[in-house]
Amino acid sequence: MADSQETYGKYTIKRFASAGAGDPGHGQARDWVHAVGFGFHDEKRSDELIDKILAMYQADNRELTGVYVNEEPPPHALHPGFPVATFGTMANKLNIGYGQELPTHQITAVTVRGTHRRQGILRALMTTDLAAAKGSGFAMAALTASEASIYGRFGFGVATFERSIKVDTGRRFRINHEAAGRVEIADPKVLLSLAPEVFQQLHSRTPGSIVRQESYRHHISGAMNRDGSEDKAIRCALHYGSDGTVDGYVAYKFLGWDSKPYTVEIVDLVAATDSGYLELWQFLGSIDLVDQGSWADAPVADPLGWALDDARCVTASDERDMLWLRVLDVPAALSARRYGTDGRLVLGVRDSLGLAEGTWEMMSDGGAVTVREARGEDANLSMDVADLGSVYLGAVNPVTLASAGRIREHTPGASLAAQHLFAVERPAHCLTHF
Ligand SMILES: CC(=O)SCCNC(=O)CCNC(=O)[C@H](O)C(C)(C)COP(=O)(O)OP(=O)(O)OC[C@H]1O[C@@H](n2cnc3c(N)ncnc32)[C@H](O)[C@@H]1OP(=O)(O)O
Repeated sequence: MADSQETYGKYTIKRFASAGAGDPGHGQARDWVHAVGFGFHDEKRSDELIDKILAMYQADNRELTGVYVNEEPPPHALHPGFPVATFGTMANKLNIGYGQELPTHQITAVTVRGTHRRQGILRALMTTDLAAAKGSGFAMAALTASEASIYGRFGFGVATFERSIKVDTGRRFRINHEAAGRVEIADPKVLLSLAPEVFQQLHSRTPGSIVRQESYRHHISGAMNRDGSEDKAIRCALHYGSDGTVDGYVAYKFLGWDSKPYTVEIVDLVAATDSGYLELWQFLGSIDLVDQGSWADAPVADPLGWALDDARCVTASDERDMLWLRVLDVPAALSARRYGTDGRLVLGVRDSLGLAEGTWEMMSDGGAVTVREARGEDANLSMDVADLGSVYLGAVNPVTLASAGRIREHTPGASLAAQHLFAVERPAHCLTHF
């Protein structure tokens, strides 16, 4: 990636790669990370921690965009090398169902300093970036949102959900499952090398999953807390399949003797098999002196409740949007997918940014998929590109979006046909926050 810069009104927008200590551009990259922390109300980080973050960004191959004021700031204000806005990108593979993966342009670390907000900086960054991503061959962009009201206008739609659960692991907790493998405690540091391998196994079978960025293995292994220190509270259990290979793990923390009921909080739970998932929960339910497990990243379609004698051991709350998708190239995105059934649909797609606008015919026939522009033909369904992102992984029902007045059905039954087509083989779930 070559560094670039352009002028936007009274600002200069610069794009550059992460840079380590001693590399050219290190000061610029360090100020960028400070600015992101400022935007998300983090405590000021030490230079040592910033350098660790930059090293992880290098491993992710991130592109950093900073927006800088051209005029000299007033006395005592932050120096002009400190960006007033940040925008980060990287690329990873998204599982789009039936074993298919789509290289996806991920957008992260979006901040605009309060004193420069609502002057169109985000709009300028986003529109330029999405067009460039399409130009580089990406059919899909993705993000996770701090607020649900920001990104629909740029064509992003909610494609997966998550929820928080509390699980009563006391006397009522009994999972109807005969263990096929085994669970053993390990030093959490083994996750530094094991976690990406095990995650890859889960990723391969989970629609909606995005390959994780470098920071994950450091955080979940306890090697590096958000403040850079070692997290000594983390524990780890590994799941071994019947052939002895590690195919799951749980990283967890005991919340202390002041937490009532006594609780272990799941930091990360990754299981590449159905039985491994239930056996890791059997393990969590067997921890002595603990009455409850909590997990903030639980799937909405969770087999746990169905495997329990008493499904009311699980209390779910805060169901929320997780992965937002933005289709950049309709024929490329639709033809990359495999569909739940054979069929033909003509979709009219509106896109205020013009990237995906058009009428498109998609046809799935015995596993072969064809997509073509159908200019001038009548659409069976018309929708905004954000709604196409929502239905793409089968987690949002087009019938529901039609009821909400978002999708218009021109052929009776077309939204139900779309639901059957877009269905995937397992409920979509994304365990990667970025
Ligand atoms: C992917 C991620 O990183 S998610 C994290 C997003 N970042 C944050 O939440 C950090 C705190 N907030 C901020 O830094 C800023 O307020 C941002 C990034 C949300 C917005 O930046 P701004 O430069 O002020 O946005 P900009 O002026 O370009 O506005 C773009 C559009 O979004 C709208 N908008 C901006 N922020 C919000 C919001 N919080 N809620 C609803 N609409 C919003 C504007 O009204 C505008 O609409 P329009 O262009 O259709 O008229």
